Amino acid sequence: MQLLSFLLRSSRKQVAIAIFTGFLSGISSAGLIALISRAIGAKEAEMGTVAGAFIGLAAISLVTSVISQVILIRLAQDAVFHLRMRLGRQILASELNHLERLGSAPVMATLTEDVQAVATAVSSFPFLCIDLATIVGCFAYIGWLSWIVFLMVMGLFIASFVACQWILNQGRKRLAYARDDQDILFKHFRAITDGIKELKLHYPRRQMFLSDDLEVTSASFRRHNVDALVLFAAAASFGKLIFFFAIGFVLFALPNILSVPLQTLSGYVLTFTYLILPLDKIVLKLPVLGQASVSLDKINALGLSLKSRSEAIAVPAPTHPDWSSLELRHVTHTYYQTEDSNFVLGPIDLTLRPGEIVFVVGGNGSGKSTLAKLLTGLYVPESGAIVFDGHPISERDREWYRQHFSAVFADFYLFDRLLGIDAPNLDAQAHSYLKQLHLDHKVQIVEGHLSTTKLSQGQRKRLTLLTAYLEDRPIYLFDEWASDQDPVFRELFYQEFLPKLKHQGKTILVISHDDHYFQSADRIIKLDYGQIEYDRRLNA
Ligand SMILES: Nc1ncnc2c1ncn2[C@@H]1O[C@H](COP(=O)(O)OP(=O)(O)OP(=O)(O)O)[C@@H](O)[C@H]1O
Repeated sequence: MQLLSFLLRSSRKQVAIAIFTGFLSGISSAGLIALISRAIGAKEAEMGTVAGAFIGLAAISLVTSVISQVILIRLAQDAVFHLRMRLGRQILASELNHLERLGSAPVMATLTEDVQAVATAVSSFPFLCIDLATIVGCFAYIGWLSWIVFLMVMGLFIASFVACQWILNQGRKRLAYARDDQDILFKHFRAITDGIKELKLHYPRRQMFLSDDLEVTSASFRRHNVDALVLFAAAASFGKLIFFFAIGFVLFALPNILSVPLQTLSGYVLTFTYLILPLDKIVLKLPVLGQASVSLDKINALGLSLKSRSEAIAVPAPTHPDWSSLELRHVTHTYYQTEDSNFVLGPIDLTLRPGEIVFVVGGNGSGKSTLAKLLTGLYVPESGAIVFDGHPISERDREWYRQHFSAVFADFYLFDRLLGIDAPNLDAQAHSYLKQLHLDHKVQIVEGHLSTTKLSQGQRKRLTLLTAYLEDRPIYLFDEWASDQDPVFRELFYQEFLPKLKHQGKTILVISHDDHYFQSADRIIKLDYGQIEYDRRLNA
């Protein structure tokens, strides 16, 4: 049902057409059974008409089945495409703080496993529809032969369906537990890929990780999956048992209760025998459908969670390159963990002006990066306000405000192409910066694509500087940029690049532990336990 409403969201009209044609196909197939049954006892004179009807029904069944399947195949793939895009957009629109709290493992698990589970189920949906329609058609034929038999058989099927539903729900519960294990598994997989060096270097750590983490979660995942599949198999066997009971009942008991002509009896048996195939196919799909339903729950839960902390996204208006002041007024931010370990930054009051180099310094964990995320508009202030050129930044213009910054964070990500940079002669400009950054012998840029990003950490960081230059924004932020540069480049960064940017009228915020270069700053803001210890001007 969930899968159907998921498809209905794509296009109600097309789903209606597909289901209608699908049912037409199924009913035609059932009609073929009725004709075969009729042909068995038909007189020779009737055979021509029966053969004509057979050809007509076969053609209808085939054509409607093809139409239904083509529509549903397209719809199903469209729905999965839109699901992927919607999730991507929702994640990008959600507040950074919220995403950090969710963690990357559950988000990755949903983007990969859940979307794939839905895609698999949705691909089988067209065939499922035809099978269901065939079953409905066969029941209609049974009803046409005798409504008493129809009611008896229906009663039997409804009773077994209710019983099966209980078993299926139990199976679905186990699948949901397995899906929860999968979130933890994804966290372990991240530990394998990101912590491969640490795991390889330390045998006891690796063994402990394998036995205590990966094995325990994998075993739990296996147990829940086995339980679920066994329950699905039990439901399927129970369903088949009822089905065979129905055939037996019609064949052996019915003639004793009602007087049934032999031809009608053979019609029942033929119909039931024909029903085995679609029923079998549906039963085989039950675990896939159960999985998809659990995955859709996860996708919806993630979607709701993302939506609850979604930012207003609109095409940002042109930026203010000639800004004159940026103020933080009593701005605070809290990382909520446990009561004792909550970290509170602020209240912070400070004003930035164009063309100044501001160093933000302080010990580890004093709140420098948090302040940077607040200043750049990545975190929404818990209280207080950011006032840009006298205009308080609200929800509506946060996206616009962010476009004034070019930032290189300590945990930066390097794209392998110059995304979203629309400069004239981009390649030539990029090449000239590559030369200044002493990277022209390592990297080429052709049509905005970097020839490689497989470089040393320091070199990769230099490439982020190239992107920052090309972005040409009014305010720059470098979070411990120079920490992994060699002494020559460190000198170049503080003594040449920063003054050059300042000369262009840029404001530069530098988070730094390099006290050796503090004299390059116009102003130093020192943080201590989330508070400004001092905000001092130099070179005045
Ligand atoms: N995503 C997060 N969730 C919860 N707490 C966090 C998060 N990021 C940082 N913190 C906590 O907030 C405090 C400030 O962290 P922040 O990264 O701003 O410090 P920092 O001054 O930049 O440190 P460093 O010099 O080590 O980079 C720390 O106590 C840290 O544990």
